[in-house]
Amino acid sequence: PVLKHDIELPASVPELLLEKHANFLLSYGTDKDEYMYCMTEHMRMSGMYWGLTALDLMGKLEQTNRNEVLEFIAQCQTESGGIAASLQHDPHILYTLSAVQILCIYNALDTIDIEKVVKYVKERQQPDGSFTGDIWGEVDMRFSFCAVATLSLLNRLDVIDVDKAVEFVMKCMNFDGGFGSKPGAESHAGMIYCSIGLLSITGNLHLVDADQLSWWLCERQLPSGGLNGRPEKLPDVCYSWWVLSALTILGRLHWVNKEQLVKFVLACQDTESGGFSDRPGDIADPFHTLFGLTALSLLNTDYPLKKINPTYCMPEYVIQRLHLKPARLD
Ligand SMILES: COc1ccc(S(=O)(=O)N2Cc3cc(C#N)ccc3N(Cc3cncn3C)C[C@H]2Cc2ccccc2)cc1
Ligand SMILES: [Zn+2]
Repeated sequence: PVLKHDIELPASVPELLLEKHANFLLSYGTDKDEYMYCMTEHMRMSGMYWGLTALDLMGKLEQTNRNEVLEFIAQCQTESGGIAASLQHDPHILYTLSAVQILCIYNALDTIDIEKVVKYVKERQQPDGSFTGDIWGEVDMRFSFCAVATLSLLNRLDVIDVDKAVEFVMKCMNFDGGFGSKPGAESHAGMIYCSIGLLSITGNLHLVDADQLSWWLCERQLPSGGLNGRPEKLPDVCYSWWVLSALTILGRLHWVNKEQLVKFVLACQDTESGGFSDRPGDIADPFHTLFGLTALSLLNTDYPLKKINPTYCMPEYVIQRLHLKPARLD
């Protein structure tokens, strides 16, 4: 049988339904006994980061309950200094980054004990330069990005061995120019974003072959206009982020077909509930809603969206307010 690796786009796609997306995010998971509220508890801090960043891009941050969010984050910081996804959960570097990102967007870093966060992240680094996600010891190159992004947002990169961190990331580079989660692991667009993001923050973009890597990234675009994360996979709107942000940092965003990709992204909107799903016709969620909007922001469409910073996946004005200048190739 012929394997289907792409989808058919509908003949016409809706315009950007900004108000519907804002309402979708503002009401998502508010009903405490609603199914999604319970199912997403294990990643609540990240879910809040996805929703708040998307709302800020749409200029709706003032419609959120800032004090309630800050109170929740303060309560999620644990004795270790690390921050958990939800109350009574264990701390993890993924949610520590999400919490710090939210606090930077709200300009409220004094909500938590910064010194203890810095100590928690520093303790994650291993002798080979890699990072564990929490005290249970799982190593993944995603956690290297989380550690470096978190510490750079706090202006405390001095506490880790940056050269060893970069050394580990480069061990994850494959012959196809891509990056995997560990040395020898298959190239994946999400891991390429994490490695290029870390190299952008630490000023080491000269270590990658920008042309070969950008070529692999552009190969992700399918006839439907959508992008997938690996060869032979279906397109998915969240890969728009992993691929476009890396291409932007590498200075080769113009290598993708912008018109076709914009059409694919608009087709992923749920015209009933609001929000974006991974592919046309699936259920919308905050994760894909953020990445649908960041794609339109990176692609310089005429829609009224704030600029997204490709390295931190945070609004550009926030990165400028922190006086951060992540490197990118021109
Ligand atoms: C299908 O139900 C799920 C499955 C997994 C997860 S997860 O492990 O927490 N996570 C985050 C995530 C959040 C949402 C939302 N809201 C939806 C999906 C999704 N995926 C799964 C996914 C995305 N594209 C296709 N797939 C199958 C990525 C995953 C891993 C990830 C975490 C952090 C940052 C980047 C990636 C959550 C829900
Ligand atoms: Zn996805």
